[in-house]
Amino acid sequence: MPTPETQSAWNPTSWREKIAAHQTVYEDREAVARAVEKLGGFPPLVTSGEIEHLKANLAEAQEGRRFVLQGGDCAERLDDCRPQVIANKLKILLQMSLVLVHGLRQPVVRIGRFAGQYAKPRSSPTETRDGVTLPSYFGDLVNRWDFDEASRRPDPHLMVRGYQHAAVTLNFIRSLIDGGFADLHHPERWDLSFLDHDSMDERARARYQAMASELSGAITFMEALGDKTVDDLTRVDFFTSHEGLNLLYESAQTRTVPRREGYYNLTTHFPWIGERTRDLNGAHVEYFRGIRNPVGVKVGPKTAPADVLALIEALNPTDEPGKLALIHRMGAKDVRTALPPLLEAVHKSGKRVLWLCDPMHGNTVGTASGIKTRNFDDILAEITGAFDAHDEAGTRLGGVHFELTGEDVTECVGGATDVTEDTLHTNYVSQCDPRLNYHQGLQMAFLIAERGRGR
Ligand SMILES: O=C[C@H](O)[C@H](O)COP(=O)(O)O
Ligand SMILES: C=C(OP(=O)(O)O)C(=O)O
Ligand SMILES: [Mn+2]
Repeated sequence: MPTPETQSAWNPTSWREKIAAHQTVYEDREAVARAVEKLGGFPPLVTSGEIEHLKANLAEAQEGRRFVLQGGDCAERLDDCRPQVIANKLKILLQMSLVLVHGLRQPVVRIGRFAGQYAKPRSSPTETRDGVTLPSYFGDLVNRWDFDEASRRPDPHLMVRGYQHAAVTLNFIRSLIDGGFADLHHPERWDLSFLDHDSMDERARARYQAMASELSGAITFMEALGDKTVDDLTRVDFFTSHEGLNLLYESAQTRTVPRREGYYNLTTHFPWIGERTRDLNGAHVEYFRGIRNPVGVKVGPKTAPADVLALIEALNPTDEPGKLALIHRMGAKDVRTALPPLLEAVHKSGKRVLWLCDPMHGNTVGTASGIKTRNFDDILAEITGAFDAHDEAGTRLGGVHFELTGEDVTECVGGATDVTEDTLHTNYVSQCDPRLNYHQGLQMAFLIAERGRGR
């Protein structure tokens, strides 16, 4: 656990004194210094006011008065900084959130995994194809996907390009939201064609259709009454998040702001620490403990209760509401055994945390032909297991965290549109982990809404 002396020595670059896992080794140190200087000089992507607003929303989610939906690509691509791709991603998240609003009867906090989700920790530092070994792909913030030496060489200028693309992405999201993106409020205009798929069970189809038309009717009714609740429930506050992996990038935009205390990471509202970099004595925890943003930490099935308590102490020593989210990602197989001890320990400690479930990262499997995929049923089973574990522990599942896209990709198997191992190759686009496609995302929202109803 950090000692009081190390606690007081924090500054935006004090992480440099610690061991930083999964950091890029660049050849050209001067180019790194130039990139970091450039990043530090840019205007921020988000404001401290928005960050505090999110923190207040997360505090309400912690108390059971909101539900969090966080989602987006595993690895966002610079090439996907295109209007249709961004609009589709926003659309699926907003549609899912409305299904959840309706099913759970509470406001949903929407957080995109985008406008900066460009850096990836990898299991192996290298990749070998046809006897050629090159550095792995570490996300567009670090190197490029193409399998040749020049593309895979880490390029510090990609940090600057990442930031610029994040700015363009966010700018477009802000204008879509300001402009109303009105169709979202009208489920009768959504693409619910997955309901007509042969594999869809007749009774489920009827339930979802009923839910969608109820939702549509409720919104129309409230709109007609000029009811303010409709604004509250459907008003689109939108927040961004990414894994705060590349500490050069994160700390370059970490600043004080006028009339507020402390430092803010102004590249995103809600950065999180990954499962691979949450070492208590490592550079990531050191960096994260000093910023005022709400922060997340992923916790996997091997996490000991004592580690979680120490992370809480390090990252939120004052027990500030809305400050810390623990994002459990246990896997469907382990969630019912690995999660309860953590829930019990934290519950007993009386500390405030927001519990989120990432049902993706514990459920990645390789097919016989070596493709990474995830099964829709495993993803759902992890969420159901998490709801049950929280109910039993007397804690609250405050939200969910997905890797998803608004495109019709074939990366995860299962769901009503029935992607199978044999059809995975049809439109497998992800450069890292497999994402739910549009239909799988929407169907998942209906299922969560049903499970969470009447909690
Ligand atoms: O997104 C999470 C990790 O970066 C990803 O699961 C690692 O994938 P890999 O095992 O293919 O490196
Ligand atoms: C790297 C990720 O997850 P985790 O840290 O949980 O493995 C991720 O969210 O893409
Ligand atoms: Mn991932």
